[in-house]
Amino acid sequence: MSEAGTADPTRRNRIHEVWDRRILAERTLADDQVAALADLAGRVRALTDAVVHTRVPADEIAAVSAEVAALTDRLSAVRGEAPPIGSHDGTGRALASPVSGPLNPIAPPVDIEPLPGGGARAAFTLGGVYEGPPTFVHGGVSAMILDQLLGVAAAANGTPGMTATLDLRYRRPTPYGVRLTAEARVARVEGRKTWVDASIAAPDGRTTVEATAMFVMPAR
Ligand SMILES: CCCCCCCCCC(=O)SCCNC(=O)CCNC(=O)[C@H](O)C(C)(C)COP(=O)(O)OP(=O)(O)OC[C@H]1O[C@@H](n2cnc3c(N)ncnc32)[C@H](O)[C@@H]1OP(=O)(O)O
Repeated sequence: MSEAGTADPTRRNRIHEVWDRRILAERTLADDQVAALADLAGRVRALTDAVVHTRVPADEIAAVSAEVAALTDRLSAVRGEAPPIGSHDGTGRALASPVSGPLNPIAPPVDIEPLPGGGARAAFTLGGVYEGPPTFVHGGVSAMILDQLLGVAAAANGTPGMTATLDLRYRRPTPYGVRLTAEARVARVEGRKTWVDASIAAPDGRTTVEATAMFVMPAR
């Protein structure tokens, strides 16, 4: 494509529209694929949990490992260039989000509900797969969940953006294997910047982690 060919902004916009449609088409799955992959992702989550907790002998681990390699080959027979995109159920939950994506086996997944007027809440239970200090959730996992929750709240406020800053205050260790709750609320908006506060609470209602993030809507 020549420089002269893209100098015309109308033509450039048309080229981008064609590319956007191609990328979207390549990353969009059929409904039956989404349902089947959600089921598969759940089973892979269970497999991951079994991997970190198993105590079977080494030869049995090796046999399972060979079977998993064969399954990976079968799935890789037809590969997309990137993960699928799109909203799963209208809640802003991206299909392959590493935090809330039902199709992503590394996502817990956390079910995040956007709240009108710039908020979001979530309830979730993390397993031993997410252990950091013994019997407690890894701090980076809490940060990841809060980043997503804060981002959904900013989007629910009509002021989405990229995370520019994320401040965390770890007040108490976060337990796993129990139901945790989290909430986020937009604190203020200035131009392209949105500040959001959030926290995670243990079942006794006590806050374990607090976070504040600033989201910036990119200039471009
Ligand atoms: C429903 C969907 C929900 C989805 C939820 C998703 C949640 C997950 C979100 C993420 O994980 S995002 C990935 C992690 N973040 C990034 O990778 C961001 C990388 N940085 C950038 O892309 C850009 O630096 C950024 C968009 C943040 C800003 O670029 P711009 O070129 O638009 O900003 P610019 O430099 O014009 O600055 C605008 C203002 O913001 C300020 N600013 C920008 N970046 C900042 C920063 N990092 N810290 C503090 N201030 C910052 C900057 O000083 C300035 O302030 P003033 O207007 O007062 O002068």
